[in-house]
Amino acid sequence: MELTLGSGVRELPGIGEARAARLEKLGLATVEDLLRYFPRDYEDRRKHYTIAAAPVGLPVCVAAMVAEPPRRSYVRKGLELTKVRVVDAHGSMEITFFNQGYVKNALVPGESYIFYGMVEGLPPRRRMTNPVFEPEDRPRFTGRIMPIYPLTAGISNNLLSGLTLRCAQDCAQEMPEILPFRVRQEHALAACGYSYQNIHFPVSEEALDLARRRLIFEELFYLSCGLAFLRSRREGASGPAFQRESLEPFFALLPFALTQAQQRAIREAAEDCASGRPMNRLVQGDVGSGKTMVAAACCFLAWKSGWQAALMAPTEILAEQHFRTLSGVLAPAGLRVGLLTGSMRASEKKKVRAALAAGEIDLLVGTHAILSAGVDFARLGLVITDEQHRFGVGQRSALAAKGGGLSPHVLVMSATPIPRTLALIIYGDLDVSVIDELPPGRTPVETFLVGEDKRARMYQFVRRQVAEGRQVYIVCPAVEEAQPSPEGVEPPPGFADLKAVTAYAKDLQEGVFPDLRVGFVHGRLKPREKEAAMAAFAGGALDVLVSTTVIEVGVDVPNASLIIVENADRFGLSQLHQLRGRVGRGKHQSYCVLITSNRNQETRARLKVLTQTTDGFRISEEDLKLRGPGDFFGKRQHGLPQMRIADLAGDTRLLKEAQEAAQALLAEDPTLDRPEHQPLKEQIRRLFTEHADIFN
Ligand SMILES: Nc1ncnc2c1ncn2[C@@H]1O[C@H](COP(=O)(O)OP(=O)(O)OP(=O)(O)O)[C@@H](O)[C@H]1O
Repeated sequence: MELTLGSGVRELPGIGEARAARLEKLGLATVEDLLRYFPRDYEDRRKHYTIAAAPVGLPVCVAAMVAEPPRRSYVRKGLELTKVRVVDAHGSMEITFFNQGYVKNALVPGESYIFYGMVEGLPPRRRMTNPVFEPEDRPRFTGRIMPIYPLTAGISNNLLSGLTLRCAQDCAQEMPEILPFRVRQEHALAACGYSYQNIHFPVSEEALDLARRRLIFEELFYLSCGLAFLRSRREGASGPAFQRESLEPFFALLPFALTQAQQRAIREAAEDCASGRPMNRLVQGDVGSGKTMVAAACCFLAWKSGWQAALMAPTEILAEQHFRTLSGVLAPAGLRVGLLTGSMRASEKKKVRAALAAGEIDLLVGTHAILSAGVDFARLGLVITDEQHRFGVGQRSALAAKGGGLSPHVLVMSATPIPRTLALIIYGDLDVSVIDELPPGRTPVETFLVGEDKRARMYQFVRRQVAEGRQVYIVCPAVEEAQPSPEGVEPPPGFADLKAVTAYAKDLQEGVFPDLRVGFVHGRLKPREKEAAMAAFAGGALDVLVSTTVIEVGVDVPNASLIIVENADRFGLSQLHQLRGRVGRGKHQSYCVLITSNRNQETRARLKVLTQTTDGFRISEEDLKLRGPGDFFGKRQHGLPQMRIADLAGDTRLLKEAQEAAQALLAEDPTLDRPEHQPLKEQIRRLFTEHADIFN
């Protein structure tokens, strides 16, 4: 049957219902999906040797004839061997297959095959184990550069390569060429069909390079064009124009002098707010760098110009904390600060809402529910949020409705410091301010990586800190002892050892620290219980707080001087850095102990980075190198299209080139309305699905 790009995978040979369902799991429903499913790596299977000449220890292809019927033997339950002797003009070789019984019938004596594998032993005792093989006269998977795909259970690389080979042969040339001819020419990019052919089955290394370059460029080019549209649309919108106020009265409210970096970020935001266009700015700073004060300054400016401000925190705990901090700083100037959280009594909420609508609250702090229906602002001019809750375009119009038609200024606070170049892309439609300086007088947190053998000493250390009047966090990765794993999913090794918060807190209180005050908090507690525990800790009524990562972002208890992270290997570096940032926020020397029983060299090397630096930007760069940017932001990447082949952190040169190309093209055809640019415009619309009105 003739295949087209739209053909379903069921039309491919060997694909029944079961396999189709598995392919579906990889997002592969059609021929086009398969062509867009890129290999994660390649294996060079081009080198052919005779049995005698094959080098030892390198994977190579050897053409040989099966000399005798394969012999199958059962060694024990679960272990079965199939052995076969093969020969060529120069020698012979014994091949062993483990648990591949089908081989006995697949290899026919007297027939020649190509075996791809590692040759061991010297002539005349040459051996090979578990090679890939296929008939010599019909080679498909040997004698070429083979793609290696990301797989799922029940889908082998051979199966998938068989499918992509067929699709590439039949349909690669049909892939639509969307890149404008001029762009391809100016940037020396390979044609579309050629690239899809060679990304799967490259005829040479050079061909693979050309294909990769084009496909990566293409992806980054669409991204750049889309971002440019988002930006230009914002530049056309109007926002509340704040007056250009002196900030001196604000500075006078503070018990400390702001750092240069804080002042710079405030100036940048103030400039945006006075511009008449809606601000959309990201403030990123390392843990403890004092981002909250930038938020406070903006609220002050809004108030001075007669606008209301709203600050949304990711959790109730943080909302309460911000409420305390911000009213502490701003109330003395006359600003009326209100708090609205889900766990407040209905009557209290009603009062706050009424005051807000009457314009009697200048700054409302709460969780993101404060922007829900039923909460009406008299004159909303500024919204401060965190990166997880930043707004999509749709929500922006809801915001504008609350702002009386004008799009309020938006300030986004990020707790994850990432390299600026990357931030500009990932948060593409935001301007970025970086706070790259810590308030003076902070001593870096001393960090240790220890094994289980140091547990007793670590507990002694906890006692010493508490004896000195300090407080201690102990962070564990999971809530319940051993959760039943979801169907068919293997629990990760050592799962049962994961320190579970509730049980662990109880053990600590009863067995280890009967004389200390131990509390716990985790995400499954009721908000009221969570707050009670946090408030007890913040108020000094607890010595030790056992917790999950609910304390990760933003919690500020300056008296805490030690944080212990159990099963530290389960956390990403940036996350550990965030956790560590919960201590070292006051004047006391602080410590972070990462404990793990994992002896894997790589894991330990990764964790070691934390003992060597306290620079969040450096740590996030390491994290990026190790885990790629996808992990950072979850799968969503804030509504930006998912990258299939480009690596935002690694392909920076091509990214720059693609950005320049996008700028040049948009300078000529700013709305992409020329007929030859229609496919491009369509493509951008498809990729930026979450920004439905990208071209409005
Ligand atoms: N310029 C400054 N001088 C001295 N202390 C400061 C300064 N700016 C902020 N602080 C204090 O430093 C602590 C951390 O500030 P803040 O909570 O704003 O940090 P943050 O950047 O939000 O960090 P995190 O992301 O870790 O929550 C607070 O106790 C705050 O009062």
